[in-house]
Amino acid sequence: MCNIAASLPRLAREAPDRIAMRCPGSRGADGLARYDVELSYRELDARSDAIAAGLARRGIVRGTRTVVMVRPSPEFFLLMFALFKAGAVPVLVDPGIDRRALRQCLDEAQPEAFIGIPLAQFARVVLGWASSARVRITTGRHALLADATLARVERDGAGATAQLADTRPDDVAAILFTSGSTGVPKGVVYRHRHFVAQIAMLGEAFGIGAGAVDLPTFPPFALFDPALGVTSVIPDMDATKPALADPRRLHDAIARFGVDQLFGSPALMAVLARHGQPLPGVKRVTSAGAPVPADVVARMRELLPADAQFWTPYGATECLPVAVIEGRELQATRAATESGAGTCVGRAVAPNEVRIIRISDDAVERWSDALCVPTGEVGEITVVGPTTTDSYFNRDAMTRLAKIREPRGDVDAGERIVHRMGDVGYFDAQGRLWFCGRKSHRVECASGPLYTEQVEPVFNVHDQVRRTALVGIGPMGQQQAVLCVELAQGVDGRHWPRIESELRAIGAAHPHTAGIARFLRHPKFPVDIRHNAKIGREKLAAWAAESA
Ligand SMILES: Nc1ncnc2c1ncn2[C@@H]1O[C@H](COP(=O)(O)OP(=O)(O)OP(=O)(O)O)[C@@H](O)[C@H]1O
Repeated sequence: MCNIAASLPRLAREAPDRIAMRCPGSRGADGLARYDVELSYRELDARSDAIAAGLARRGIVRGTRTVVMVRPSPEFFLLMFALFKAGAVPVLVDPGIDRRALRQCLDEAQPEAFIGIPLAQFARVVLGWASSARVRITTGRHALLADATLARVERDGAGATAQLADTRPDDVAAILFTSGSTGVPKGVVYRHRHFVAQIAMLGEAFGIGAGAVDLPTFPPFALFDPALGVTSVIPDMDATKPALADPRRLHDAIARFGVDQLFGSPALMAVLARHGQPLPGVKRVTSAGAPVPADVVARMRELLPADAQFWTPYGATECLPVAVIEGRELQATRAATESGAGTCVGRAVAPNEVRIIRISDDAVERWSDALCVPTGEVGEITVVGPTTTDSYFNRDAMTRLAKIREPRGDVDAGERIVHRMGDVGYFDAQGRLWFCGRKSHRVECASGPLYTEQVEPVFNVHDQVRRTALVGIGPMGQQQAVLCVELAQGVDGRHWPRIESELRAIGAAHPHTAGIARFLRHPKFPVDIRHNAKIGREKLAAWAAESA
C-alpha cells in the first residue's frame, strides 16, 4: 500500500491528543481570530474515516475524480484525507483564476463528483461547470443545489471501521492544476508515489519533524503537515490574496501557538518584511513559487532569530522540490544576480537528477545526452526524480511538449520520464543551479537571446523602481527588447524622463543589457492570482506592442 493518509491512523495511535489543526473560528472584539476551532489527530483520523465511508455510500470510491472547492478549514482537511483514504482522486483548481480558464479546467478534468462551498455550487449551476459530476456535496448547512451536505455524509458513515484503500504507487492520487501564469492551467497527474516521495523529500530537505507547529499560508502545503505529524495553524487571511494579508493577525497566531515554521509565497514574505516586527521562535521559513527579492530576504533574516533558516525551494506543480537554497547563501549571490547572473536556486535535492538541455520550443520524444549543453551555458532545466510527474490530464499536446522518454540503459529496465521545466537556467562551476526565467518569456533579438531573470534584477536596483519586466516585440529572432517599468509607490510620474535616462545608464554598464533601447512606464503590472508575484509578461508584451 502507498498512501499519504496511512500516517493518520499511526499518529492517532501514537499522539491522539496532539492538535493536527487550529483554525481561526470566531473573531474577538479586538478584531483578532479566537482560534476556537481545533482538530486533534484522533478526531482527524476518526472523522475522515466516517466521511470516507459516507462518501462510498454515495458512490465516491477508489478512482472517482472529485472536484474539491472548499476553503482552508477543518472540512477541507477532513475531506482531502477522506478522499485519499478512499483512493478517490481529488481535483484542485484555483478558484481565483480567469473564469473561462476555470471552466475549461473543470471540463477537462471530467469530474464524476463535485464537493464545494455553497458559492461554488451556485457557480457550478449558473456557469455550467463540471456538468459530468453526478454526485454533488455541499459544505453548507442545507443541501441546496446539491445532493447532500458534508455533515450528512459524515453522519451516514459514523462508526465506520478504519478506511484505507490499498492504493498502489502508480495509482492516480490527485489532479492538481498549475497556476497558469503562462496560459490555461494544466492538470498535473499526481500518483500516490509522488506524494509519498514529496513528503519524504520536504521533511528531509528542511529537517521538519513531528511535533513542529506550522503556519502554512499556502493551502496545498498545509496538507503535508498531518502526514509529517506537524500541527497546522491555519492563518486568518484570504489564502488567495497573500499580498493583502494583515501582518498583525499572523503575528498574533505565531505568538499564541509558538509557531516555529512558516510557509508562504514571496508576496507574503514581503508583507512580513515591510511590517518589520521580529519573529521570535520561528526556526524555519520557506518561501516558494517565484523568486524572493533580495531586500525581502535580507529584511526577513534580520527579523528572524540568528539560528533560523530561510529556505527558498525551486520547483513547480509538476515536480517539487527540485532544488533548494538557504537565505545566507542566497544573500551571498545577490551581487551576481544584480549584475545579470540570474537567481541562484541552489543545489538539486537528492535524489533528483537535474540536467540542462538546448533550448527548443518543440517536443522531444526521446532523451539523448547530446541534448545537454556544457556547464555554464543557459538552456532549459529538466528534472527526473521520485516527485517528477509524468503527464497532464487530458492535455496530450502539452504532455508531449513537457516530457521526454529516457530508456534506462538496459533494454529490460524500461524507461523513465524526464520533465522539462519550461524554465531556462544553468549550472555554475560549484554545481549550483541558476534560474534565468521562463522559456516562453525569453526575448530573441538579432543579437541573441535575453532572459528575464538576467535582465530585470539589473534594473530593479534603482530605488524609485518597484519592478521591471522584459518583453519582446516582433517575430522571434528579430525581436525588439522592451523594458516595462513599474515605479515604486509614491514616486510621481513626472520624474519618469529622469528615471528613464538613469535606467538607460544602468543598462549601458552591462554588455547583455546595453542593447535595450526602449523603456515603457506601466502603472501596475498584471500578476498571477496564486502567488501575486509572477508578472503577466504575455499581457505586458501585448500592451507594449500597442504602446510602442
Ligand atoms: N525559487 C524559485 N525561484 C524562482 N522561480 C521559481 C521558484 N520556484 C518556482 N518558480 C517558478 O514557478 C514555476 C512553477 O509554478 P507553478 O507550478 O505554480 O505554475 P506556473 O508555472 O505558474 O503555471 P503554468 O505552468 O500554468 O504557467 C517554475 O517553473 C518557476 O518558473
